[in-house]
Amino acid sequence: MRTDWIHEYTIEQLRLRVLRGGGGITTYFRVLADASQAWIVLILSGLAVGFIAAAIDIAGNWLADVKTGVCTTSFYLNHSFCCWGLQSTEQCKDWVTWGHLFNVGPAGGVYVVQYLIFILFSVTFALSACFLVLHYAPYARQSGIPEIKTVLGGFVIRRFMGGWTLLIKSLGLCLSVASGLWLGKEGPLVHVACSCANILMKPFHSISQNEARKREILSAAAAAGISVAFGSPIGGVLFSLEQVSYYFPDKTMWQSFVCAMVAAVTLQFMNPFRTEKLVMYQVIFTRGWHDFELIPFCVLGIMGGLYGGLFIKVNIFIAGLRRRTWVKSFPVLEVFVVALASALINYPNVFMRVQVSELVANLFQECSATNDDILDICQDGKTAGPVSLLILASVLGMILASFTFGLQIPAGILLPSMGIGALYGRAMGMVVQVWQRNNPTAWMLRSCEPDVQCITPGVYAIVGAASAVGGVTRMTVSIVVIMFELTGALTYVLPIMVAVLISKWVGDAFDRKGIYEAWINFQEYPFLDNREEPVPDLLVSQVMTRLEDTVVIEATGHTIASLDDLLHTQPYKGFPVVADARDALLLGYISRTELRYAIDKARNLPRTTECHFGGSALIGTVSENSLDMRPWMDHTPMTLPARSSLMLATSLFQDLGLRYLLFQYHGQLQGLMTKKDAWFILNSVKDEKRFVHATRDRFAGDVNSTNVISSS
Ligand SMILES: Nc1ncnc2c1ncn2[C@@H]1O[C@H](COP(=O)(O)OP(=O)(O)OP(=O)(O)O)[C@@H](O)[C@H]1O
Repeated sequence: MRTDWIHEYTIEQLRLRVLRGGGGITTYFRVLADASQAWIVLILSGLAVGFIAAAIDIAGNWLADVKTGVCTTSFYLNHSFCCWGLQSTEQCKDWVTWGHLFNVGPAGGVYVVQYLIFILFSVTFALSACFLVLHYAPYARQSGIPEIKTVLGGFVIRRFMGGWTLLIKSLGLCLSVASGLWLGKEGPLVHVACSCANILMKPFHSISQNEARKREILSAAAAAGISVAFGSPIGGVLFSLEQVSYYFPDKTMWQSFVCAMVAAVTLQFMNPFRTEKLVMYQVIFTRGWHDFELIPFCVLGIMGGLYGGLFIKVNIFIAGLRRRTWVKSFPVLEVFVVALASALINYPNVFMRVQVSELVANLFQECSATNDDILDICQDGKTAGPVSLLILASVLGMILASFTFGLQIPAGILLPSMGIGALYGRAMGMVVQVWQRNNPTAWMLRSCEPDVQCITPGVYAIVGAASAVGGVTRMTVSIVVIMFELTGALTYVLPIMVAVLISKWVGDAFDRKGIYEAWINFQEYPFLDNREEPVPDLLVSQVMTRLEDTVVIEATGHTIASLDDLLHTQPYKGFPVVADARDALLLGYISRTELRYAIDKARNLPRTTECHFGGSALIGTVSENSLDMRPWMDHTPMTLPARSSLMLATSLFQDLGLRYLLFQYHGQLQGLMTKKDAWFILNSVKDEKRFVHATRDRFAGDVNSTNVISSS
């Protein structure tokens, strides 16, 4: 089912007009109460998202640390809380690794036990997440952003944002994040946030029953998701605008801002890391950057674009393979194999053993006496080893992430991309640092002061991370702002902007679609992208459902029984109303829902009661006892001449969010077209490289997932 924005907003206008009619103090309070409903939902959603994000952080971190050891004083504490207050140089006696707990003797034995227990926990967590998803809420799988984009684009996916999905997604996220697979919780938090809003708006019928208003709230909730994911409320608003929302009026901007802010404040209040930071990888830099560094930053941008373009191709190729082969029937086995392989590969490499969030946090850090160097990347004179390990980790991370994104577990791609970018970025930073130290007198380095640290590899990690996320998602402004909010330094905005821009250009050279659009395409969701490539040069008359194939309703001559029959025999979402079938003079359009409602409302009348749909031609022909259907009709449906271009029709679908268009010539109906028709036509042209003048029936067999996006 699709949303007709114009129609929904018209209904809303009518509702408001009725509400405001009457005057007096009670009306005033009624209007006030009505207006505050949306804000109540937004604030409650923000609070809920903040709480859930904090709970996922706490539970996920504890589970992740359980892979390596246990806190002997209080088993429910993670490593950092168990060793709270100790300096990095002091030994934490309360935290005992499994190898030492089982007292297996020599160091080699400890390593093997640690390794085996790490694998055991990783695989168990991943399998548990997969089990939850498969058995309780299939929609909780993956990131959910492609589906949210489709929903916000005007389609309905039932049960996608229900209570079970929310619960399973939240529990599954704790487990999948803890499993150490190359995935993140950031994208899925957008789904969590939208589910919260969707559940909280249920008691407010004026919102939940109006598809357009519902989408405004969901757009705002999406901003709250990113706000808590990256500790970046403004980035969240921009993410919603740039990536997920289809319509983003000023009102939604303001609502998103409030929702994102409440969520961030709640998370800050919960303080899940006890560090006053909203997210683990929030950093503060003390140094600036130098002009000559723009060259390596540009190179990082190119690398981000290459990574993004390649990642999308490989990931979609693997997804296609999964769909075409026997693997599709064994999702649990697939998760088992990927989790096992990830754990086996992750443990020996220190950069991969830690959680991706911890990895990113450490790679972003400046080297200083106060910062822990758990990854061993701040040792002077030790560069070749860490740099090779960093590069190896980024390549392996990319391979593992491309297998992981698409598994039947809750999994996002934003953080792994950040991790991969931070890995190659830090490697590049360390190389530039060594070069600068070895050539202090070089002309390019004249802005570096002698004996003062000139290069900050952490900045390269940040620029690398931004470029990788840009390459994968093709977002621009929101990434820059998210990174800016993460580092809190305006100084780095320029390098990040340059890298993100270049990475988008390079990525676009592969394909203009980001990872989410690629998945929408892969899943064949009926999403009409308003940034889509040019529409084929066709006339609507070549592709519309023609008058002779259209089921129309004549203004007179119907009874309640015949209309009921029509609804039972015809599956369409609506019917054009014409004066009479012969000259097809268009009078309006009645949707299936409204027709059903009108008939149900008249159930006390005899079934032989005449129904009329108006028109001046009828004056004098309508009997007194007949049922007037005019109030349920749309008297001014959007129409175009049948000789209009397909491009014009498509842009009306995209820009106005229409569900259907009628085509007429001098007031006579010629045919119709729905938004889904437009999507089918555009996709048939794109995928088959030729236009197939096909009706939807020809494609119906190929399109699996559109069945999921159900018709009501
Ligand atoms: N009254 C009608 N008579 C004949 N064909 C119609 C009529 N209304 C729509 N169609 C055509 O039938 C197909 C289904 O249209 P419908 O209005 O049921 O919804 P839709 O949004 O296109 O898709 P879906 O039913 O899959 O959700 C489209 O190809 C459309 O052009």
